[in-house]
Order: sequence, then structure tokens, then C-alpha cells
Amino acid sequence: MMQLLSIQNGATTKKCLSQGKLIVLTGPSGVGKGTLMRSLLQRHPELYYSVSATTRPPRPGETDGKHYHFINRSKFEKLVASGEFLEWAEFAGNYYGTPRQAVLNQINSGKSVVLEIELEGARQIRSSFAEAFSIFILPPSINELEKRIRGRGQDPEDAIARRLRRAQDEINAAEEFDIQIVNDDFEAALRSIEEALDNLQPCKENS
Ligand SMILES: Nc1ncnc2c1ncn2[C@@H]1O[C@H](COP(=O)(O)OP(=O)(O)OP(=O)(O)O)[C@@H](O)[C@H]1O
Ligand SMILES: Nc1nc2c(ncn2[C@@H]2O[C@H](COP(=O)(O)O)[C@@H](O)[C@H]2O)c(=O)[nH]1
Repeated sequence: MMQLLSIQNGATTKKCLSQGKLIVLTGPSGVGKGTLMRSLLQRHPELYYSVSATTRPPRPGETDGKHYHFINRSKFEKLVASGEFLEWAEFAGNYYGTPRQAVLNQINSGKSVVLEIELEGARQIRSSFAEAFSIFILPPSINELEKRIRGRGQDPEDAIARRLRRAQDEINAAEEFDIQIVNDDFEAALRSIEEALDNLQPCKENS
């Protein structure tokens, strides 16, 4: 059954989050994963954000090493062959992958790691890390999703069409994941993510 988290109150105090967990944020392109993630990281700097590798060209304003490690297809394929990715997938004509060692180092040192990845990669993580916690972000509607992708104004028309074609299949997979959160009201969605993470492990006193 689909579980939608509700907002219990408007608390704005900083919460401690569980440590040493692997957390996956997934959902269709344009639903707001990246925007939610950035706000989550601002409010919880104790979380480690895994910077992915991709063969997609940088968008205006994107920096190598910060938004992505931008690499070419042949380098990506070599890294796949040598097992450097925890998961990887081809999405809308480009490869995307999570660097394995950086993530494992953080988890082993007790830090929680957040991955913001598409459906196939999220499925790979679910099958290889049973203890990972996965959150599927849903749009309020397909029309709103299209509005957001177009409103972002950063993808060419053919890329927008590919992303939208894939969106319904991705949404149909929402219930494979631990919880589902509708990103309609942004603050409400963000608080639902925080509540879910906070419930993974009780905070210690004074933390
Ligand atoms: N709750 C919301 N209401 C309205 N607009 C939103 C909301 N959340 C995010 N947006 C906007 O939607 C657009 C797409 O958001 P974002 O880039 O974070 O999506 P994404 O899921 O990370 O996409 P991708 O998977 O393609 O990287 C952005 O312009 C963002 O500001
Ligand atoms: N499987 C993976 N998917 C990833 C990774 N990093 C990002 N993504 C997802 O790709 C799409 C497209 O991203 P965009 O930046 O081109 O809009 C989006 O759903 C991302 O979440 C990754 O390492 N592995």
C-alpha cells in the first residue's frame, strides 16, 4: 500500500538524523529531487551528498566535481568495467553512476550518505543494500511535472521529451520503495523527508 507521510507540525528546529545510513532519493526527472536535496543538505550538513559521474554535458552554472563529475563515455565505460560504481544506469541518452569507494568510506566512518538517482539505479541499490532506506518523490500530476521540467529551462526539447516519456513508467514503480512523498507544497515535502529520516534511528539526547 502506498504510504504518504503527513506533516505533523511546523517545527523548524534542526533535527539530528541517523548516522551511517544509505539513503536513496528517487523519482521522475523534474519532480524536485535536486531542489529538495539541496535544502535538506543546507539544514543537515551532517549528511554526505554523493557526487555522481555522468556523460551528460554540464548545464549552465554546473561545476565539475560539485554538481557532477563530467566524464566522457569511454572513461565511464572503463569505470563500469573496473567496478568503480555502486550503481549506474543510462538515462535519457546519458550514463550516470555513483562512485563506490567515496560512499563506502563515508558510511564506514559513520556518516549517512544521500544518493539522488533515477529508478534503475535506485533498484540496483535496493537489491544490493537491503538496509538502504529509499524515498520515492512523486509529482502532484504529470502536467505539473512537465511544467517543472520546462520551467527549469535547462534541457533541449528532445531531452525534455525523453524525460517525460519515461516519467509515467517511473511513477508506476513508486511502491517498490520504502516510502512515497508527494512534492506539491515544497516545505511540506521537505519536512516529510526529515521526519522519515529522523524516524530511522532515534536521536541521542543532546544531539
Ligand atoms: N514543490 C515544488 N513546487 C513547484 N516547483 C518546484 C517544487 N519543487 C521543485 N520545483 C521546481 O521544479 C524544477 C525541477 O526541480 P529539480 O531540478 O530539483 O528536479 P529533479 O527531480 O532534480 O530533476 P532531475 O531528475 O532532472 O535532475 C525546478 O525549477 C524547481 O525549482
Ligand atoms: N542511476 C543514477 N542516476 C543518477 C545519478 N546521478 C543523477 N542521476 C539521475 O539522473 C537523472 C537525470 O539527471 P540530470 O541531472 O541530467 O537532470 C535524474 O533522475 C537524477 O536523479 C547516478 O549516479 N546514478
